[in-house]
Amino acid sequence: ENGSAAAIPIDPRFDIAYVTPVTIGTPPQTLYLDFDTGSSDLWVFSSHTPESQVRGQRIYSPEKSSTAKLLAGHTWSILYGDGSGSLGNVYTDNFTVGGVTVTSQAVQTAQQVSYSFTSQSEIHGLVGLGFSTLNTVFPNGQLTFFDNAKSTLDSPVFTADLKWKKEGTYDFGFIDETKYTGEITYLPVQTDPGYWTFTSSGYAVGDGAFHPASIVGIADTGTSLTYLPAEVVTSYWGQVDGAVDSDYYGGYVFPCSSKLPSFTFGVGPANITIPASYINYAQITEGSPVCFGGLQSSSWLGVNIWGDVALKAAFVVFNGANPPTIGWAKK
Ligand SMILES: O[C@H]1CN[C@@H](c2nc(-c3ccc(C(F)(F)F)cc3)no2)C1
Repeated sequence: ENGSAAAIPIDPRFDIAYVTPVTIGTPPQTLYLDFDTGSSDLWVFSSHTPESQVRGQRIYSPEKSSTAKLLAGHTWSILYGDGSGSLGNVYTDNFTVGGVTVTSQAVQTAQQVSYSFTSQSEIHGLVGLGFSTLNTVFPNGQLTFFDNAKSTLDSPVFTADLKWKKEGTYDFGFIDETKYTGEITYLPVQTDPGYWTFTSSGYAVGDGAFHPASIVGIADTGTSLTYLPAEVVTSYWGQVDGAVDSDYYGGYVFPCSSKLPSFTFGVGPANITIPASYINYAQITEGSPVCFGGLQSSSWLGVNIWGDVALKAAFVVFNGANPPTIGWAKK
C-alpha cells in the first residue's frame, strides 16, 4: 500500500524543520514528527516524558493503546548533530503515515529529552529514515518505519519534495512524475555506517564556471542548512559584499541587503541549482540587518551535509532497493 504525507515547515519565517502527521496505536493518536534521513530512531514525546520536559508537544500514551506492547528490557539513547538528544524505552504498536501502516513498529518513548527538544513545541519526535544499522535500541536494534514498510510498498522507495517556506510531501512506494521535470539522475549510495551518503560531482557559484570535484556527503532531511568544504563555501561567500565567517554568530553572515548568487551542485552529469533566496536563510534576530547564510562550512563537522537548503531545491528519490541509490531531479 503506497502513501503520501505532508512535510510542514514548523516556522513560517524560515525553514528550520518540517513535521509530518502520523498516527500511533489503537485508537489512533496523532503526533507531528520530524522525518530525518540522517538518523534511524523513531522516538516520540510520551506519557513517560517528565512533565517538566514537555512544553506543548503532543504525547503518545502507550497505556491508552490496546495494540501497544512493551519491548521488555530494551532502551535507547540518541545524540543529534547539534548536541540535542533523548533517551527512553521501547514499545511496538501500529504506526501509520499517509495511509501506509506498519502493525508492529518499534516506537521509542522518551523518558528524557534535552532542553532544545523541550523548547521546540512543534516537534513531537522524530522518524528516522536512515539505514537501520544506525538504530540505537539496546540490546536489539530495531527497524525503521521504511524498512518495515518496504515489502508492502509497490516499490521500495520514498521521495522527498521539500519546499521553501511552503508545505511539501514525502511519498512512500511510488515516484510521482508530476513532482519533477526532466530526468532523475541516480547515484550510488555508500550505506556504511548508515547514512544516505553519495558523491556530488562538483559545484558552481552563480553563473560562474563549474568546478569538477568529488564532494562526499549525506542527504539529511533533518538538518536545516547545508554544510560543504571550506574551499567551496569560501568561494561562494567571496562573491557576497560584506559576508564574513563570524565566530560570534557561528558561521557565515552577511548584510541582509546584499545580493546573493545561486549555488549549483553536480549530481553525476546533471546538476541542481539552489536559488539565492534559499541561501538567504534568516535574519540573526527579528528585524536585524545581519543575515545568516544557508550555506556553511563543514570543516568542524567532519562530514558534508546536504540539508534542507539543498534538498528543497530538488525532487529526491531515496531508493531502498539492493543496492540502494539516491535520485535527484530538478522541479
Ligand atoms: O544528527 C543529525 C541527523 N539529522 C540531523 C537532525 N537534527 C535533528 C534535530 C531536530 C530537532 C532538534 C530540536 F528540536 F531543536 F531539539 C534538534 C535536532 N533532527 O535531525 C542531524
